[in-house]
Amino acid sequence: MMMSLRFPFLFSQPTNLPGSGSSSQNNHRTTPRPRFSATFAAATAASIGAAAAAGVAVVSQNPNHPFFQHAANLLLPNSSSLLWASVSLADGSAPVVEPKSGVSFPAVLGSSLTLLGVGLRKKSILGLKNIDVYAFGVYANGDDVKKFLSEKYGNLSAFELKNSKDFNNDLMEADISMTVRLQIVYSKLSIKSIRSAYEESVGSRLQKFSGSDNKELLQRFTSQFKDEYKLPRGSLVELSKEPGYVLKTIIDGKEMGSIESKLLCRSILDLYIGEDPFDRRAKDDVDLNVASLLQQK
Ligand SMILES: CCCCCCCCCCCC(=O)O
Repeated sequence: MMMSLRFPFLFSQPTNLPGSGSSSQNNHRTTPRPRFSATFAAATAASIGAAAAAGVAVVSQNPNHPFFQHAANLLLPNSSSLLWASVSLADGSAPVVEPKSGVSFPAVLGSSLTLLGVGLRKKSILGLKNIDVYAFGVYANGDDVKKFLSEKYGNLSAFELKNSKDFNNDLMEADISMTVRLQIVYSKLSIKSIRSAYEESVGSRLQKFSGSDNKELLQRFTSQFKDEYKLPRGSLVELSKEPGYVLKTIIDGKEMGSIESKLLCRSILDLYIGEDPFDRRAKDDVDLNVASLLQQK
């Protein structure tokens, strides 16, 4: 069954937009985005949940619209506890721009992966300055999300899901096809630095989930980033979790290798949508959009 691409997804907006948000990349949209108040954001998030549950598209972003007020009062009596800062509607088929880098992500990858959140990977250099390394988009197969999570979570509201400890873990542990697409932003990135950064980031997750360093598995993963490849600004890396917990690495459309490991898949996803993610907004958007998917009947 194909999912409707017209369903409105939610993407966080920056509280402080950078200058133009543009980049030299092709294929991106830099539509100026409004800034929203926390109350509006809460109301918007609540209304999306209600709208999704009712199977209707949200067409207004007016915070004074009675629908928002009503939905907010009904669903979020204590809206200050809502963690999602601010959201806007994304048309189900339009690309979404990561606001700080200006990098654009297609709403759908291949024929079945839906964009659920975008973010930015930063890294501090010698504790002195932060560089923007790459922008990323997190995609999942909507049918898989429903197949694996509907029974347990289908009847919960978005707000209840956000507060459920199991939900995020189950999302990462189930055999759901997911892809993290990275687009390089930093122009002086070497393959060697990618390898050593993944040794640190993926290495810490392998340790966290298995209690051992899994050196051999880590090395199998990082060795796919071979010295001869170049990753100039604009390069695309896809880390794709395929059925049966197979992690496929693709650089600029070329497959580098596949590794079957539930632990590795879990560790990679944890970087982007786990407890301590690279970009909290991206993770929150993914949770929110998965919740919306689950509320679609
Ligand atoms: C001055 C060199 C800076 C190098 C930063 C490399 C960061 C690469 C990050 C790739 C892996 C990861 O996201 O953990």
